[in-house]
Amino acid sequence: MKIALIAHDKKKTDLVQFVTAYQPIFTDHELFATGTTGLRIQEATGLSIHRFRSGPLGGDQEIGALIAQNKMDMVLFFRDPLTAQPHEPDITALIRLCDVYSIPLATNMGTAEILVRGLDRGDLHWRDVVHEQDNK
Ligand SMILES: O=C(CO)COP(=O)(O)O
Repeated sequence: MKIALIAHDKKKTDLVQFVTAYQPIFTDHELFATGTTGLRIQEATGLSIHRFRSGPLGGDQEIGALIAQNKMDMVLFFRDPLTAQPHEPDITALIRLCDVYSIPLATNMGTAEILVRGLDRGDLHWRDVVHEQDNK
């Protein structure tokens, strides 16, 4: 599965710890991230991650574009709800596209935990079906 990892600055350490804790699961998947988040995770885990631009410079929109092309299967976005972001419209757009395309989205660690455990036990196999239909 293709998984996008994104965290606002005050949540980056949380996401790094989360990915570290679930590294055996993440290793089996294709990882994408916004610029700074991806760098932090790469440095901490050594995982291979395709990094886009930093969020405020368009990274959220790049990930949104993949969602619109049905090329992203899950988004883990550790948002900071207590800090104003200069690119708030991009964030809203990304979340909206997850809803448009029914892409599983976690905006906090509690939900992310459930999604990643579900991923591990095969709850996302329906995404393979979607991809198969896409290829017809
Ligand atoms: O701002 C972000 C998401 O909206 C994250 O971007 P960075 O990973 O580059 O900090």
